Amino acid sequence: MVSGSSTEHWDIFCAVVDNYGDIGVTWRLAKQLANEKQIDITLWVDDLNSFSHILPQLDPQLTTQVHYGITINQWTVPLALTYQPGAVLIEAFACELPDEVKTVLLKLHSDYKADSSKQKPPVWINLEYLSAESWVEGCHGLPSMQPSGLKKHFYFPGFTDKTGGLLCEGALLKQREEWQNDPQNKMALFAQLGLKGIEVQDNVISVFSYESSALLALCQHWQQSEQTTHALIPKGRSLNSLRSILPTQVDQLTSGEQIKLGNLIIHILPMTDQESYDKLLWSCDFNIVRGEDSFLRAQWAAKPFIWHIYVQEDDYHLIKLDAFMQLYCNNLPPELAKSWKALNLAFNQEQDTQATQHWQQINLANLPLLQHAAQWPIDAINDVDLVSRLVQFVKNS
Ligand SMILES: Cc1cn([C@H]2C[C@H](O)[C@@H](COP(=O)(O)OP(=O)(O)O[C@H]3O[C@@H](C)[C@H](O)[C@@H](O)[C@H]3O)O2)c(=O)[nH]c1=O
Repeated sequence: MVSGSSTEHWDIFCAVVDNYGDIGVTWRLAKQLANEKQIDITLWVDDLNSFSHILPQLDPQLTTQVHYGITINQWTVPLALTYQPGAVLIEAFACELPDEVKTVLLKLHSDYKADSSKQKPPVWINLEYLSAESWVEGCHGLPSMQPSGLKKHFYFPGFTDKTGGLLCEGALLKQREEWQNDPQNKMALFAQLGLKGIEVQDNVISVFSYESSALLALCQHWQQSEQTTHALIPKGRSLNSLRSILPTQVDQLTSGEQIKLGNLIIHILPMTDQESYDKLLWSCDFNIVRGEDSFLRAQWAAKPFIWHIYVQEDDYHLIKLDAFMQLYCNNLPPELAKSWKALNLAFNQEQDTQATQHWQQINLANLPLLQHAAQWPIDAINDVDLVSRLVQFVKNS
Protein backbone atom coordinates (compact mmCIF):
# COMPACT_ATOMS: atom_id res chain seq x y z
CA MET A 1 0.00 0.00 0.00
CA VAL A 2 1.17 3.53 -0.72
CA SER A 3 0.91 6.41 1.74
CA GLY A 4 0.64 10.05 0.64
CA SER A 5 1.75 11.15 -2.80
CA SER A 6 2.48 14.86 -2.88
CA THR A 7 6.05 16.05 -2.34
CA GLU A 8 4.54 18.86 -0.26
CA HIS A 9 3.53 16.64 2.61
CA TRP A 10 5.52 16.25 5.83
CA ASP A 11 6.17 12.96 7.60
CA ILE A 12 6.57 12.69 11.36
CA PHE A 13 7.93 9.51 12.94
CA CYS A 14 7.25 8.82 16.59
CA ALA A 15 8.43 5.87 18.65
CA VAL A 16 6.64 5.60 21.97
CA VAL A 17 9.28 5.05 24.68
CA ASP A 18 6.89 4.84 27.59
CA ASN A 19 4.03 6.92 28.96
CA TYR A 20 2.24 9.38 26.66
CA GLY A 21 4.67 12.28 26.27
CA ASP A 22 6.37 11.32 23.01
CA ILE A 23 3.10 10.76 21.24
CA GLY A 24 1.45 13.63 23.14
CA VAL A 25 3.94 16.23 21.87
CA THR A 26 4.07 14.74 18.37
CA TRP A 27 0.29 14.64 18.07
CA ARG A 28 -0.01 18.29 19.11
CA LEU A 29 2.65 19.23 16.59
CA ALA A 30 0.89 17.30 13.82
CA LYS A 31 -2.49 18.89 14.60
CA GLN A 32 -1.12 22.42 14.68
CA LEU A 33 0.88 22.04 11.46
CA ALA A 34 -2.24 20.72 9.73
CA ASN A 35 -4.73 23.21 11.19
CA GLU A 36 -2.73 26.40 11.13
CA LYS A 37 -0.25 25.89 8.30
CA GLN A 38 -2.42 23.68 6.08
CA ILE A 39 0.36 21.12 5.79
CA ASP A 40 -0.54 17.62 4.73
CA ILE A 41 0.80 15.49 7.59
CA THR A 42 1.49 11.79 7.77
CA LEU A 43 2.21 10.63 11.30
CA TRP A 44 3.90 7.25 11.76
CA VAL A 45 3.51 5.78 15.24
CA ASP A 46 4.83 2.45 16.54
CA ASP A 47 2.36 2.05 19.41
CA LEU A 48 -1.24 2.87 18.58
CA ASN A 49 -2.47 1.41 21.87
CA SER A 50 -0.70 4.12 23.86
CA PHE A 51 -1.85 6.71 21.35
CA SER A 52 -5.49 5.65 21.77
CA HIS A 53 -5.40 6.78 25.43
CA ILE A 54 -5.20 10.38 24.29
CA LEU A 55 -7.12 9.90 21.01
CA PRO A 56 -9.99 7.60 22.02
CA GLN A 57 -11.42 7.41 18.48
CA LEU A 58 -8.20 5.83 17.17
CA ASP A 59 -8.51 2.18 16.14
CA PRO A 60 -5.21 0.49 17.11
CA GLN A 61 -5.90 -2.36 14.68
CA LEU A 62 -5.87 -0.22 11.54
CA THR A 63 -2.73 0.16 9.45
CA THR A 64 -3.76 3.60 8.29
CA GLN A 65 -6.53 6.00 9.30
CA VAL A 66 -7.32 9.70 9.23
CA HIS A 67 -8.19 11.83 12.28
CA TYR A 68 -8.31 15.64 12.44
CA GLY A 69 -7.27 15.56 8.76
CA ILE A 70 -3.99 13.81 9.62
CA THR A 71 -3.03 10.47 8.15
CA ILE A 72 -1.94 8.18 10.96
CA ASN A 73 0.09 5.17 9.87
CA GLN A 74 1.19 2.22 11.94
CA TRP A 75 4.93 2.09 12.01
CA THR A 76 5.51 -1.63 11.72
CA VAL A 77 8.75 -3.54 11.17
CA PRO A 78 9.06 -4.02 8.26
CA LEU A 79 6.91 -1.08 7.12
CA ALA A 80 3.51 -2.28 5.90
CA LEU A 81 3.06 1.00 4.00
CA THR A 82 5.43 2.51 1.49
CA TYR A 83 7.17 5.68 2.58
CA GLN A 84 6.71 8.41 -0.03
CA PRO A 85 9.20 11.22 0.66
CA GLY A 86 7.69 14.66 1.21
CA ALA A 87 9.13 18.11 1.81
CA VAL A 88 10.06 17.48 5.45
CA LEU A 89 10.86 14.45 7.56
CA ILE A 90 10.69 14.83 11.33
CA GLU A 91 12.04 12.16 13.64
CA ALA A 92 10.66 12.81 17.09
CA PHE A 93 13.09 12.59 19.99
CA ALA A 94 15.91 10.90 18.10
CA CYS A 95 13.91 7.83 17.16
CA GLU A 96 15.75 5.55 14.74
CA LEU A 97 14.12 5.88 11.31
CA PRO A 98 12.97 2.65 9.58
CA ASP A 99 15.49 1.07 7.20
CA GLU A 100 13.08 1.50 4.29
CA VAL A 101 13.02 5.26 4.92
CA LYS A 102 16.80 5.51 5.17
CA THR A 103 17.12 3.65 1.86
CA VAL A 104 14.76 6.10 0.16
CA LEU A 105 16.66 9.07 1.62
CA LEU A 106 20.00 7.75 0.39
CA LYS A 107 18.67 7.16 -3.12
CA LEU A 108 17.12 10.63 -3.27
CA HIS A 109 20.35 12.16 -2.04
CA SER A 110 22.57 10.46 -4.62
CA ASP A 111 20.09 11.09 -7.47
CA TYR A 112 19.77 14.77 -6.53
CA LYS A 113 23.52 15.17 -6.23
CA ALA A 114 23.92 13.78 -9.72
CA ASP A 115 21.04 15.79 -11.20
CA SER A 116 19.53 18.77 -9.33
CA SER A 117 16.38 18.64 -11.45
CA LYS A 118 15.47 15.46 -9.55
CA GLN A 119 13.38 15.48 -6.35
CA LYS A 120 15.21 17.07 -3.44
CA PRO A 121 15.55 14.95 -0.30
CA PRO A 122 13.22 16.13 2.46
CA VAL A 123 14.51 18.54 5.09
CA TRP A 124 15.41 16.10 7.85
CA ILE A 125 14.76 17.31 11.38
CA ASN A 126 15.27 15.70 14.73
CA LEU A 127 12.82 17.23 17.19
CA GLU A 128 14.43 17.27 20.65
CA TYR A 129 12.96 17.35 24.15
CA LEU A 130 12.10 20.68 25.74
CA SER A 131 14.55 22.13 28.21
CA ALA A 132 15.10 25.56 29.74
CA GLU A 133 18.85 24.98 30.07
CA SER A 134 21.05 27.68 28.54
CA TRP A 135 23.10 25.31 26.31
CA VAL A 136 19.99 24.72 24.21
CA GLU A 137 20.46 28.09 22.47
CA GLY A 138 23.86 27.00 21.17
CA CYS A 139 22.63 23.67 19.83
CA HIS A 140 19.29 24.63 18.33
CA GLY A 141 19.32 24.37 14.54
CA LEU A 142 22.75 22.80 14.26
CA PRO A 143 23.19 20.54 11.27
CA SER A 144 24.70 17.11 11.64
CA MET A 145 26.35 15.63 8.56
CA GLN A 146 25.58 11.92 8.30
CA PRO A 147 28.23 9.50 6.93
CA SER A 148 25.98 9.18 3.87
CA GLY A 149 26.34 12.91 3.14
CA LEU A 150 22.77 13.61 4.19
CA LYS A 151 22.18 16.48 6.57
CA LYS A 152 20.04 16.24 9.69
CA HIS A 153 19.06 19.32 11.74
CA PHE A 154 18.60 19.40 15.48
CA TYR A 155 15.53 21.33 16.47
CA PHE A 156 15.38 22.28 20.14
CA PRO A 157 12.17 23.68 21.62
CA GLY A 158 12.87 26.31 24.25
CA PHE A 159 11.92 29.49 26.04
CA THR A 160 14.14 32.06 24.33
CA ASP A 161 14.22 33.58 20.86
CA LYS A 162 17.39 31.66 20.01
CA THR A 163 15.59 28.32 20.46
CA GLY A 164 12.84 26.53 18.56
CA GLY A 165 10.06 27.96 20.73
CA LEU A 166 7.14 26.34 22.47
CA LEU A 167 4.15 24.45 21.12
CA CYS A 168 1.11 26.66 21.54
CA GLU A 169 -1.84 26.90 19.17
CA GLY A 170 -2.53 30.40 17.84
CA ALA A 171 -5.97 30.77 19.44
CA LEU A 172 -5.23 28.84 22.64
CA LEU A 173 -4.57 31.63 25.11
CA LYS A 174 -7.63 33.56 24.00
CA GLN A 175 -9.82 30.45 24.19
CA ARG A 176 -8.51 29.74 27.66
CA GLU A 177 -9.13 33.29 28.80
CA GLU A 178 -12.72 33.22 27.53
CA TRP A 179 -13.26 29.87 29.26
CA GLN A 180 -11.93 31.15 32.56
CA ASN A 181 -13.91 34.39 32.38
CA ASP A 182 -17.13 32.47 32.94
CA PRO A 183 -17.07 30.18 36.02
CA GLN A 184 -20.08 28.35 34.58
CA ASN A 185 -17.72 26.69 32.11
CA LYS A 186 -15.76 24.84 34.75
CA MET A 187 -18.88 23.86 36.66
CA ALA A 188 -20.38 22.52 33.40
CA LEU A 189 -17.17 20.58 32.69
CA PHE A 190 -17.17 19.05 36.18
CA ALA A 191 -20.81 18.04 35.71
CA GLN A 192 -20.03 16.57 32.30
CA LEU A 193 -17.21 14.54 33.86
CA GLY A 194 -19.66 13.24 36.45
CA LEU A 195 -17.87 15.01 39.33
CA LYS A 196 -20.41 15.51 42.07
CA GLY A 197 -20.37 17.80 45.08
CA ILE A 198 -17.90 20.46 43.90
CA GLU A 199 -18.84 23.88 45.27
CA VAL A 200 -17.46 27.09 43.75
CA GLN A 201 -15.39 27.85 46.89
CA ASP A 202 -13.74 24.37 47.06
CA ASN A 203 -10.12 23.78 46.06
CA VAL A 204 -9.95 21.73 42.90
CA ILE A 205 -6.61 20.17 42.02
CA SER A 206 -5.80 17.99 39.03
CA VAL A 207 -3.15 15.35 39.57
CA PHE A 208 -1.22 13.74 36.71
CA SER A 209 2.12 12.76 38.20
CA TYR A 210 4.40 9.78 38.53
CA GLU A 211 4.69 7.96 41.86
CA SER A 212 5.79 10.25 44.73
CA SER A 213 5.37 9.83 48.47
CA ALA A 214 5.03 13.63 48.61
CA LEU A 215 1.70 13.27 46.83
CA LEU A 216 0.52 11.01 49.62
CA ALA A 217 1.73 13.56 52.17
CA LEU A 218 -0.16 16.36 50.41
CA CYS A 219 -3.33 14.26 50.23
CA GLN A 220 -3.08 13.54 53.96
CA HIS A 221 -2.66 17.26 54.55
CA TRP A 222 -5.73 18.12 52.43
CA GLN A 223 -7.65 15.42 54.26
CA GLN A 224 -7.20 17.35 57.51
CA SER A 225 -7.50 20.88 56.12
CA GLU A 226 -10.48 23.05 56.93
CA GLN A 227 -11.36 23.71 53.33
CA THR A 228 -12.70 20.96 51.08
CA THR A 229 -10.24 19.82 48.42
CA HIS A 230 -11.15 17.80 45.36
CA ALA A 231 -8.28 15.89 43.77
CA LEU A 232 -9.09 14.92 40.19
CA ILE A 233 -6.88 11.96 39.34
CA PRO A 234 -6.93 10.08 36.03
CA LYS A 235 -6.38 6.34 36.31
CA GLY A 236 -2.64 5.84 36.21
CA ARG A 237 0.60 6.18 38.11
CA SER A 238 -0.35 8.86 40.67
CA LEU A 239 -2.75 6.43 42.30
CA ASN A 240 0.08 3.98 43.05
CA SER A 241 1.36 6.45 45.65
CA LEU A 242 -2.00 6.60 47.40
CA ARG A 243 -2.42 2.87 48.03
CA SER A 244 -2.31 3.24 51.80
CA ILE A 245 -5.29 5.62 51.90
CA LEU A 246 -7.41 4.06 49.15
CA PRO A 247 -10.25 1.72 50.13
CA THR A 248 -9.58 -0.74 47.27
CA GLN A 249 -6.73 -1.99 45.09
CA VAL A 250 -5.64 0.56 42.51
CA ASP A 251 -6.55 -1.69 39.56
CA GLN A 252 -10.07 -2.10 40.92
CA LEU A 253 -10.77 1.63 40.89
CA THR A 254 -13.11 2.73 38.16
CA SER A 255 -13.43 6.13 36.57
CA GLY A 256 -16.31 8.08 38.02
CA GLU A 257 -15.59 6.73 41.51
CA GLN A 258 -15.33 9.21 44.40
CA ILE A 259 -13.45 8.51 47.59
CA LYS A 260 -14.09 10.74 50.59
CA LEU A 261 -11.26 10.99 53.11
CA GLY A 262 -12.02 13.70 55.65
CA ASN A 263 -12.04 16.98 53.76
CA LEU A 264 -10.40 15.46 50.70
CA ILE A 265 -12.47 13.97 47.93
CA ILE A 266 -10.58 11.97 45.34
CA HIS A 267 -12.32 11.69 41.98
CA ILE A 268 -11.09 8.98 39.63
CA LEU A 269 -11.15 10.29 36.07
CA PRO A 270 -10.92 8.56 32.72
CA MET A 271 -8.13 9.73 30.43
CA THR A 272 -9.60 12.07 27.85
CA ASP A 273 -8.43 13.54 24.56
CA GLN A 274 -5.95 16.41 24.71
CA GLU A 275 -8.54 19.14 24.16
CA SER A 276 -10.60 17.97 27.14
CA TYR A 277 -7.48 17.62 29.28
CA ASP A 278 -6.61 21.26 28.49
CA LYS A 279 -10.06 22.33 29.69
CA LEU A 280 -9.55 20.36 32.88
CA LEU A 281 -6.28 22.22 33.53
CA TRP A 282 -8.00 25.56 32.83
CA SER A 283 -10.76 24.68 35.31
CA CYS A 284 -8.70 23.66 38.33
CA ASP A 285 -7.20 25.96 40.96
CA PHE A 286 -3.92 24.11 40.90
CA ASN A 287 -2.45 21.42 38.64
CA ILE A 288 0.11 18.74 39.32
CA VAL A 289 1.61 17.79 35.97
CA ARG A 290 4.55 15.82 34.66
CA GLY A 291 6.79 14.99 31.71
CA GLU A 292 6.87 17.49 28.88
CA ASP A 293 3.47 18.08 27.35
CA SER A 294 1.20 18.33 30.41
CA PHE A 295 3.94 20.50 31.96
CA LEU A 296 3.64 22.98 29.11
CA ARG A 297 -0.15 22.82 29.02
CA ALA A 298 -0.23 23.65 32.75
CA GLN A 299 1.71 26.81 31.93
CA TRP A 300 -0.79 27.75 29.21
CA ALA A 301 -3.58 27.13 31.75
CA ALA A 302 -2.33 30.17 33.69
CA LYS A 303 -2.74 28.42 37.02
CA PRO A 304 -0.12 27.57 39.65
CA PHE A 305 1.35 24.09 39.28
CA ILE A 306 3.85 21.52 40.48
CA TRP A 307 6.03 19.94 37.79
CA HIS A 308 6.88 16.30 38.40
CA ILE A 309 9.71 15.92 35.96
CA TYR A 310 10.54 12.64 34.17
CA VAL A 311 13.46 11.00 35.97
CA GLN A 312 16.75 10.78 34.09
CA GLU A 313 20.01 9.01 34.82
CA ASP A 314 22.36 10.54 37.41
CA ASP A 315 19.60 12.91 38.54
CA TYR A 316 20.07 14.97 35.39
CA HIS A 317 16.37 15.84 35.55
CA LEU A 318 17.06 17.96 38.65
CA ILE A 319 19.30 20.20 36.55
CA LYS A 320 16.50 20.59 34.01
CA LEU A 321 14.03 21.27 36.79
CA ASP A 322 16.29 23.90 38.29
CA ALA A 323 16.84 25.63 34.93
CA PHE A 324 13.10 25.94 34.42
CA MET A 325 12.43 27.08 37.96
CA GLN A 326 15.05 29.84 37.68
CA LEU A 327 13.35 31.12 34.56
CA TYR A 328 9.82 30.82 35.89
CA CYS A 329 10.69 32.60 39.12
CA ASN A 330 12.51 35.57 37.57
CA ASN A 331 9.65 37.95 38.20
CA LEU A 332 8.24 36.44 41.36
CA PRO A 333 8.75 38.07 44.77
CA PRO A 334 11.82 36.32 46.28
CA GLU A 335 10.03 34.74 49.27
CA LEU A 336 7.30 33.31 47.07
CA ALA A 337 9.85 32.10 44.50
CA LYS A 338 11.74 30.33 47.27
CA SER A 339 8.63 28.52 48.50
CA TRP A 340 7.43 27.57 45.02
CA LYS A 341 10.84 26.17 44.10
CA ALA A 342 11.11 24.32 47.39
CA LEU A 343 7.65 22.83 46.88
CA ASN A 344 8.57 21.55 43.43
CA LEU A 345 11.87 20.17 44.63
CA ALA A 346 10.26 18.45 47.61
CA PHE A 347 7.63 16.83 45.40
CA ASN A 348 10.29 15.58 42.99
CA GLN A 349 12.57 14.36 45.75
CA GLU A 350 9.81 12.77 47.81
CA GLN A 351 10.46 14.97 50.83
CA ASP A 352 7.08 14.63 52.45
CA THR A 353 7.32 17.07 55.36
CA GLN A 354 8.89 19.80 53.21
CA ALA A 355 6.24 19.33 50.52
CA THR A 356 3.43 19.91 53.02
CA GLN A 357 5.23 22.79 54.66
CA HIS A 358 5.91 24.62 51.37
CA TRP A 359 2.41 23.89 50.16
CA GLN A 360 1.07 25.83 53.12
CA GLN A 361 3.48 28.67 52.36
CA ILE A 362 2.37 29.13 48.78
CA ASN A 363 -1.33 29.06 49.71
CA LEU A 364 -3.69 28.64 46.75
CA ALA A 365 -5.13 32.14 46.97
CA ASN A 366 -1.70 33.78 46.84
CA LEU A 367 -2.39 36.69 44.51
CA PRO A 368 1.16 37.31 43.19
CA LEU A 369 1.48 33.64 42.21
CA LEU A 370 -1.87 33.76 40.39
CA GLN A 371 -0.92 37.00 38.63
CA HIS A 372 2.40 35.51 37.66
CA ALA A 373 0.75 32.36 36.31
CA ALA A 374 -1.49 34.58 34.16
CA GLN A 375 1.36 36.70 32.79
CA TRP A 376 3.80 33.82 32.25
CA PRO A 377 2.27 32.36 29.04
CA ILE A 378 2.60 35.71 27.28
CA ASP A 379 6.25 36.10 28.34
CA ALA A 380 7.16 32.46 27.68
CA ILE A 381 5.80 32.31 24.16
CA ASN A 382 8.25 35.06 23.29
CA ASP A 383 6.31 36.38 20.27
CA VAL A 384 6.50 33.28 18.09
CA ASP A 385 5.34 29.73 18.81
CA LEU A 386 7.21 26.56 17.85
CA VAL A 387 5.18 25.68 14.77
CA SER A 388 5.65 29.12 13.20
CA ARG A 389 9.38 29.03 13.97
CA LEU A 390 9.63 25.50 12.56
CA VAL A 391 7.95 26.44 9.27
CA GLN A 392 10.34 29.38 8.95
CA PHE A 393 13.28 27.15 9.84
CA VAL A 394 12.34 24.75 7.03
CA LYS A 395 12.06 27.66 4.57
CA ASN A 396 15.57 28.79 5.51
CA SER A 397 17.07 25.29 5.31
C1 LIG B 1 -4.12 12.91 31.90
C2 LIG B 1 -4.21 13.11 30.42
C3 LIG B 1 -3.11 13.39 29.67
N1 LIG B 1 -3.24 13.59 28.34
C4 LIG B 1 -2.05 13.87 27.52
C5 LIG B 1 -1.35 15.16 27.77
C6 LIG B 1 0.02 14.84 27.17
O1 LIG B 1 -0.04 15.04 25.76
C7 LIG B 1 0.21 13.38 27.49
C8 LIG B 1 1.13 13.15 28.66
O2 LIG B 1 2.45 13.48 28.33
P1 LIG B 1 3.45 14.19 29.32
O3 LIG B 1 2.73 15.19 30.08
O4 LIG B 1 4.62 14.64 28.55
O5 LIG B 1 3.87 13.07 30.38
P2 LIG B 1 4.32 11.52 30.23
O6 LIG B 1 4.93 11.13 31.48
O7 LIG B 1 3.15 10.71 29.83
O8 LIG B 1 5.39 11.50 29.10
C9 LIG B 1 6.77 11.40 29.31
O9 LIG B 1 7.23 10.45 28.40
C10 LIG B 1 8.61 10.25 28.42
C11 LIG B 1 8.96 9.13 27.49
C12 LIG B 1 9.29 11.54 28.05
O10 LIG B 1 10.64 11.39 27.97
C13 LIG B 1 8.94 12.55 29.10
O11 LIG B 1 9.59 13.78 28.82
C14 LIG B 1 7.46 12.74 29.12
O12 LIG B 1 7.07 13.41 27.97
O13 LIG B 1 -1.08 12.86 27.77
C15 LIG B 1 -4.45 13.55 27.72
O14 LIG B 1 -4.56 13.79 26.49
N2 LIG B 1 -5.56 13.24 28.46
C16 LIG B 1 -5.49 13.01 29.78
O15 LIG B 1 -6.54 12.73 30.41
